[in-house]
Formats: sequence, C-alpha cells, structure tokens
Amino acid sequence: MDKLFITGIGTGVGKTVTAACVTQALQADYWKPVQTGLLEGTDRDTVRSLVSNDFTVCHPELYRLKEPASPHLAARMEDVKIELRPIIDQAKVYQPVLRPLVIEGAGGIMVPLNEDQFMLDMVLEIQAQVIIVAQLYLGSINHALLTAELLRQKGAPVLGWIFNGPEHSNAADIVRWSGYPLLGHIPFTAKLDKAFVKAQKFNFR
Ligand SMILES: Nc1ncnc2c1ncn2[C@@H]1O[C@H](COP(=O)(O)OP(=O)(O)OP(=O)(O)O)[C@@H](O)[C@H]1O
Ligand SMILES: C[C@H](N)[C@H](N)CCCCCC(=O)O
Ligand SMILES: [Mg+2]
Repeated sequence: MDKLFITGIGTGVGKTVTAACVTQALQADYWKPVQTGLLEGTDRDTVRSLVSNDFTVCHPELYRLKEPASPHLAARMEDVKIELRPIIDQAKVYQPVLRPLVIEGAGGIMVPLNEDQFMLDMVLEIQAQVIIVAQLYLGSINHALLTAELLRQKGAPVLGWIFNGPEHSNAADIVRWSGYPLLGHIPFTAKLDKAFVKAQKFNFR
C-alpha cells in the first residue's frame, strides 16, 4: 500500500478527518494536490494539527485557490488552469519510499479540475489505491453507489469504504451492494484532536 487516494461521496463528508486518521494509522505522509478555499485554513493545516507521527510529512499543495468552490471555477476566477500532468509528476517526486503517501482529493470523483478533466482522471492517473469516504445521510446511498459504480466501470483499484459519523444500517447495505469491503468507521466526536485521531483503527488487508 504505497499510495492511497482518499475520495468521498461528496464534499464535506470527512475526507480530511479520515486522511488524518489513515495518515496517523499508517505513519504515512499526506498530500492535498488541489486546495480550494483558504480563508478558514487548509486541509493540510488540519491534518498537520491532528497527526502526531514524528515522521509524517504534510506536503504543500500544488494548487492553492482562494475561492471555496469547485477547483475548475476557483481556478477560472484566478485565471489559472489546473493541469493534471504536473500533479502526476509531483506525485512521483513524493513517491513513497519510507512511508506510504495519503493523497486527498477535493470533493467527490466527478469534481472538475479544468474544462475537461475531473478528479476521477487524477485518481486513475496517479495509480493509487482508492478509499471512499461516506457519511450516512438521507440521499447517501445514491451518492455512495454512484461513486462506487463509476470507479468500478473505470477500473479504479478501490480498497474499500471508511464510513464517517453516526452509525447507520445503510453502511452494511452500501458495502453489500457495492461489493467493496468495509475498512473502518470513524465515529462523530465533539473533541476532534490528536488523541481521537490516534485511537482510530482500520482493517487494511
Ligand atoms: N467524525 C467527525 N467528528 C466530528 N467532526 C467531524 C467528523 N468528520 C468530519 N467532521 C467535521 O466536518 C467538517 C467536514 O469534514 P472534512 O473537512 O473532513 O470534509 P472533507 O470531505 O475533507 O471536505 P472537503 O471536500 O472540503 O475537503 C469539518 O468541519 C470536520 O471537522
Ligand atoms: C471548497 C471545499 N474545500 C471543497 N474541497 C470543494 C468542493 C467542490 C465541490 C464541487 C461540486 O461537486 O459541486
Ligand atoms: Mg478535505
């Protein structure tokens, strides 16, 4: 497991919290290639504040865009074009040698990077195993199975699901219908800190 790509069934489902927990559990490095929205701090800041490994490196983003919007829109607003090639090349520079590399996407897999490429294209080109983060809300079955089905159709190497937030019977149904295994469940916490992150365990095969 040298490279892991953390995607989600949408935005705000807990990819960063999950990335921090997985980075901690695997003593990995972390990288968010494309960050949109800077005012309230970045996902890299969050992971750095939650991981207590001495060796973890949280690499700088390749694209830091002010607007908290879809990457293609935030980039257009700054007259920037997000290119896939530099991201793939940079992933080679960060290629894990001593530690795995946890890569976090932005939003879900069909989030546009530019006028004709999507987060899915990054997932496929970066050649990492994919973890899908899902929260369980009314509507999440559809979002989860659409994400799973598209990843399967495109041949992405999916490792499995990490559910984030309150438990719900939909989790077992989503695992069954998707055919992807359950890797773990991160409960909701009122105290999101290093100790909570350190306590999260996963069953990576
Ligand atoms: N298990 C949890 N317990 C408590 N708060 C959580 C939990 N998971 C996520 N949150 C909070 O919910 C919000 C969204 O989580 P997070 O930032 O991880 O989502 P995301 O999928 O990374 O979003 P984005 O698409 O913007 O990267 C954050 O404020 C985060 O602190
Ligand atoms: C602003 C926030 N940090 C997110 N990473 C951006 C999510 C873009 C979602 C685009 C969409 O699916 O409509
Ligand atoms: Mg995030």
